[in-house]
Amino acid sequence: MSWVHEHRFPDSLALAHALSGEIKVDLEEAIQERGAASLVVSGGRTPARLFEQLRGEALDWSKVWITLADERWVETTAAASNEKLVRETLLTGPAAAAHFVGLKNPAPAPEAGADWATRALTRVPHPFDVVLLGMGDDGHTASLFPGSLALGKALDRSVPPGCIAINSLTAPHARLSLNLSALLDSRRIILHIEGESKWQVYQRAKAAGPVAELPVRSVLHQKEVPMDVYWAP
Ligand SMILES: O=C1O[C@H](COP(=O)(O)O)[C@@H](O)[C@H](O)[C@H]1O
Repeated sequence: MSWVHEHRFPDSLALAHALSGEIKVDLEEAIQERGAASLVVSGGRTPARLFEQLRGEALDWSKVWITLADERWVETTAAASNEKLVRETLLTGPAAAAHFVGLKNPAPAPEAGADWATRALTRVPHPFDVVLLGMGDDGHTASLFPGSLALGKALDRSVPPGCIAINSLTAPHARLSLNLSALLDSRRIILHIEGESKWQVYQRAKAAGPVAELPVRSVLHQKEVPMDVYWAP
């Protein structure tokens, strides 16, 4: 997998500084070349420190569009909401001027919500300039979970880019996730992982094997979009 560039750091603060600077450069170039930039971010616990660094970068944030790779089907004020994390840790200070398109919406259920979110995503300039993904210890990325009934459809490249309703067999909450076609409708994908156990899962995912077992393989083993992996202990 020589097309995947690995970046290892001594700690998460060093990683946050380096990755924040890297994303800033990509967004800046996009604004210069196309007048606007787009950034897809993930939720969970890992990206908070990075977001706190990124929000202070000197950028014309009013030209940046931000959306989510996935969302839990909970109120956007709930502790589990990825939107809440992004609003509280990224969309403050200078970055508050960015345009944010959340995935959670007023639809009565996730399936209808996925259609709503797919329509909302069309407002975000694409191909996305940067897609920032996380990974769980079970090898899920975005909300593409091993064992999910909707995983086959989510990974099917004949399905147009969009959002899908998906459940995990192990993690709480119904989810919305960008499908693989949407994640790959991008100029660059960055996998941001921290901790020794995730490094071990990543090593397994780098080896050939079923994507359904470790869905992160769907982005690691593709050759359409340049891919970087950022890791700190
Ligand atoms: O549930 C999720 O998990 C992954 C990984 O989260 P982390 O807490 O282990 O960093 C995350 O990338 C995804 O956005 C989130 O919904």
